[in-house]
Amino acid sequence: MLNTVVAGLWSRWWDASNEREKLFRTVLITAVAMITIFWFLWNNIKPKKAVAAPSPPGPRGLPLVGYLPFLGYDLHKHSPSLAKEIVRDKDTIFANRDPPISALVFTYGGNDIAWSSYGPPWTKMRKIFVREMLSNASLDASYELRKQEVKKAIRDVYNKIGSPVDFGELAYVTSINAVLRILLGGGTIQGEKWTDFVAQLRSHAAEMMVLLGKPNVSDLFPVLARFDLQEKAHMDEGKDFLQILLDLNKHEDPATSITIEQVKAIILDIFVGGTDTTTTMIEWTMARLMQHQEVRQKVYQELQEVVGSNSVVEEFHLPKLRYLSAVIKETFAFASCAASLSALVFQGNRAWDPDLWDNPLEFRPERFLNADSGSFDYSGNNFQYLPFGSGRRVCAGIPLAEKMLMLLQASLLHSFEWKLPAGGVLELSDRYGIVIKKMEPLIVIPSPRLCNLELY
Ligand code: HEM
Repeated sequence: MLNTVVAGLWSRWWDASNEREKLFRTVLITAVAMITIFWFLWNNIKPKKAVAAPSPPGPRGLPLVGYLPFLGYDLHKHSPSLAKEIVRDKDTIFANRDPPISALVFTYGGNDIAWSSYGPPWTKMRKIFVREMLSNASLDASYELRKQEVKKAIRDVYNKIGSPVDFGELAYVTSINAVLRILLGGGTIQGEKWTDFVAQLRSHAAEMMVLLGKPNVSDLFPVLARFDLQEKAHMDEGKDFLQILLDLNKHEDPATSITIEQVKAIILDIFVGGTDTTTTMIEWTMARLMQHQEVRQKVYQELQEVVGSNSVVEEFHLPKLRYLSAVIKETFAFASCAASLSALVFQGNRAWDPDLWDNPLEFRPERFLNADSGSFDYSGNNFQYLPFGSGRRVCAGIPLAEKMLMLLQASLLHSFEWKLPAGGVLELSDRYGIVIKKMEPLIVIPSPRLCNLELY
């Protein structure tokens, strides 16, 4: 189950399909071979210097590539114990970050929460984030704003009844609107300008997630970083959406203790880390529901019992929607969507763990309703189930993520029936990145479910 990204990256890189990558790989292998020979000769010819301090115990690595070729492919078989070692026993070591070049470029040199190393600036930013923005009190206070955005999404869908809807885009626009309203206390740009801005933001964020998960040869071979072989350092040019957000922030109360740098970094984490993950999960969950009609029927049945057809979904309903919550957990367990940045490990596909999961290929939310399923929460204490990471660097946005996931998913299901377009095939392949997205967007057609049209 738990897989090291390093091993995954290595094999993907090795299987490079395009001509440019193949040429690049050949050049690189030749260069590594030449440097290895040079290194060998150098070590045997040059006069010996003073004896260096002994290295920590471990196998001997090769020059430049170190232990990379020996990592093997079966690390995931040790996954829960390996995860425990990384995020619990050696937490303070792995709480540090060694950001890849792309992350450094995107985060102004690793100045955000997710990529900054374990130390006072990270502690301060994380505290501000969790205490000021995501405390129970502020989440309760911002509920009305979230609700309005979800209501707006329902109205938009109602105007598209019978037409194809890109479900991921719908979820993205809604969650970005909700997050921005939470951040800015209600005021947002309206109209076309806003629609354009959100579309740009989505494509930048998606690109960023792919780049963050992509192997950069300079990360594997730091000596090559100065040549910027994959030109990542230039990809940030012309990106000005953060500037727009900072302009919006100018009118905020200056009494806050958050500096402009911190505001910038935190906003980036929320936009890129928060909305993309949430949206991706909502889209995957809906895709699974489209795949399993019997599960979908059970969700509708629960919504009918808990919410009924004369009301809209409210946050107080959410703890009672246990089956829907189990569906989301099962979707996470089936294939987790987000990587943990601690040593770049992530919980991959459950099919890799036949020993840990009973019938891993079966989509069965009921497994999260059993008496012994209590430990499968999002806190990261059960090393078999880490969709939000674990330890000190566990996702800082869990309370908001949980609310948004449930509220939006429940509302869109409660208000509409969804079906695939005529002749449409449900595509479930994924696209690699630090967030594992659907390769093809999920296109579905809504029809109204509620009799009381005033609820739309
Ligand atoms: C479905 C939704 C989400 C998933 C699956 C998810 C998953 C993750 C994961 C796996 C990590 C890395 C943990 C590690 O390195 O061990 C993380 C970190 C983080 N997430 Fe989330 N996340 C989600 C939503 C959110 C939201 C809504 C926010 C903000 C409002 C957020 C903010 C953060 C931040 C700031 C970090 C960095 C924490 C640190 O390094 O101290 N996430 N998330």
